[in-house]
Formats: sequence, structure tokens, C-alpha cells
Amino acid sequence: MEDSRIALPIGTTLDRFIKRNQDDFQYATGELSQLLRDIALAGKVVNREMNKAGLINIAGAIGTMNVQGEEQQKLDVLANIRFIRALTKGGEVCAIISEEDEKVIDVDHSKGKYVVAIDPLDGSSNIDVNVSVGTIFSVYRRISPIGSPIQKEDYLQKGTEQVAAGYLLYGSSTMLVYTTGAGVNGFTYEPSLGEYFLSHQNMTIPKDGKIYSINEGSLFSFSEPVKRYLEYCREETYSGRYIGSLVADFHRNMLKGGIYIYPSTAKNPNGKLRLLYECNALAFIVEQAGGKATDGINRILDVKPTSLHQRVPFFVGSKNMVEKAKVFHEMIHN
Ligand SMILES: O=P(O)(O)OC[C@H]1O[C@](O)(COP(=O)(O)O)[C@@H](O)[C@@H]1O
Ligand SMILES: [Mg+2]
Ligand SMILES: [Mg+2]
Repeated sequence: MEDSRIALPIGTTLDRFIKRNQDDFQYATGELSQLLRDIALAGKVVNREMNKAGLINIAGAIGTMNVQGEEQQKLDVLANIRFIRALTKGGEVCAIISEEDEKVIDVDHSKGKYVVAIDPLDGSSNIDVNVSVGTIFSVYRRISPIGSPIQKEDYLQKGTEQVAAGYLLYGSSTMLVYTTGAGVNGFTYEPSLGEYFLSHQNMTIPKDGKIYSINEGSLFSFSEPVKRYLEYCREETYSGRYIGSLVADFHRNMLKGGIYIYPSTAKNPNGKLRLLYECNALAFIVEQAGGKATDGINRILDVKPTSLHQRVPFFVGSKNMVEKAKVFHEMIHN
């Protein structure tokens, strides 16, 4: 097996990288490689639509609500269509869980070996104001026999069972960052060539950081440990940085060191973020990069999902910072 940690030459495309590293996949048969290519391709299409959003009237709300009672943006719907089309036509997937669909999408008669959970467009309230948004995905192996109907055990798997996870960030550049459990690598999209190039090899998150990212608007309803931890961050004169797009906040903290928190609030007693298609993927990536992800105390990847759109409090980022936040939870009883 070729060691993916050897510095690869400038100009390594995603496709070439996937080929070179196929042996890193625990179940290396080529299908997972193809699935990653399918996602990358849909990402290019969404990126193109995103860049034109202000011009061709696809920014803005569509007038419908998704399953979570959130107003859908036109691009939420468009991105969902693009990714689902790519995944169903690609043939590697038997079921899809999407933020935008109430029920699991059972890809009829699929021989696909994988289940994908996806947030097609994350941070969609930022589209109208031209601020970075993203896509988040998790990949699991199918448990039920091929040809049989999809079972709960296929799509309600713990985060520890992910075989791949990643995100696309549509920012000042578009990037694809993913892991298959052998480190984290980031690729920057070059639109005129239509290629992703390896730009961030073997990404690691600094063990410590000086950035904390949280929407403090609901401060009064935060638990005592969270309030005390935030006081601590201010005493340490950390910088508060909050974009309101989870992917963008997460990516900045990955590169610079920091913690992102979405805790329980009065409005969202279990936090706002969704375990299956937001938290698990980022938890897998951050751990692969040397960081941590918890619900304040427990490891996110160990949470056993009980429903598709389940929410969970989320503390993710630099190892020492997430551990420090946990100390406040253990010290103080709610
Ligand atoms: O406005 P709030 O409550 O701070 O929520 C922001 C969070 O909600 C989200 O927008 C949820 O994602 P969606 O856009 O996919 O619904 C996260 O990206 C973000 O971190
Ligand atoms: Mg989201
Ligand atoms: Mg979304």
C-alpha cells in the first residue's frame, strides 16, 4: 500500500489522489471511490449554481418548509435534487438520508452497498447575503443483504461506523475536505479547469486555539456549564467568531484552532444541529485531524441514533478546548 502521508506533487487531482489511496479504504473495491467522485461531481454543479444565484434568481426562500419546520431556500431544494440525482444515478448507494426529506430515500432495487446521510446545503440562510455555505456528508456500509428492503439498522448507525465523511465549502474558493479514516485531505476546486486539486494534505487541527464560535443570542437559556465556559473564553481573551454556517465555522477552526459550540437552548433543548447529517461527519473528520467532538460530555461518534432528524448538542474543535468545556460540565451540576 502506498503511504498517502508522503507529500504528493503539486497538481495532484482528486481523481488521481483517490486512485492512489484506494487501498486505504477498509473495504477497497472501487465503489466507495466512485461514490466520492459522484459527490465531488454534484458539488461542482451546485458550486456553479451557487455562483450564479444572485443573477438568475435562485437565491431566496421558496415559500415551503422542510421537515424541521425551517423555511426552505431555493438553493436548498436545488442542491438536494443535484446530490440525490448524483447518488441515485451513481449506483453505489441503496439509501439516502437528507435534511430536506422527511423519510429515508430507499433507492429502489439498488445493489448499492452504501448509505449516505447528507445536508445538501448547510448555512442556507447565508446565501442571500453572499456568505460561505457548504454541504456535509457521511457514508456508511449497508448492513442488510443486497436486494432486500432497507432496514433501520442500515440508516440508524452510530458515527463510529462511518467509512467516509466530508464536506464541501463554497467560500472564497470551493473546497472538498474528506476522510476515509486514514487522515483528512482537502482539495481546492479550480473552476476554469473543472478539477479539484490537493491543496491541504494530511490536515491536522491545532491542539489548542483562541477562537470560540457560538451564537450567544440565546445565552440566557444556556446551561450553567456552558455559561461558565464562555466566561472562561472571555477571561482568556479568545476571539469570538461566528459565521452561522456550520461548515464555514468548522473549517476556519480546523485551520486556525478553535471550538464551535451549539448547545441546548430553550428553543432547541437538544441543540439545533442534526446528528446524522451534520455532527457525525464533522466529528469523524475532526477526530481524524486530532481534535474532538462531544455533546458537552460524551463522544458524538458513540451516540446511538434513534431517529433520522435527531438533534444533539455539539462541541467540536481543538482537543484541549473541547476537553476544557467538558471539565466545566463535570464540575458544575445543571
Ligand atoms: O442561526 P443559528 O441558530 O446560529 O444557527 C446556525 C446553524 O444552523 C445551521 O444553519 C443549520 O444548517 P442548515 O442551513 O443546513 O439548516 C448551521 O449551518 C449553523 O451553524
Ligand atoms: Mg446544516
Ligand atoms: Mg441544510
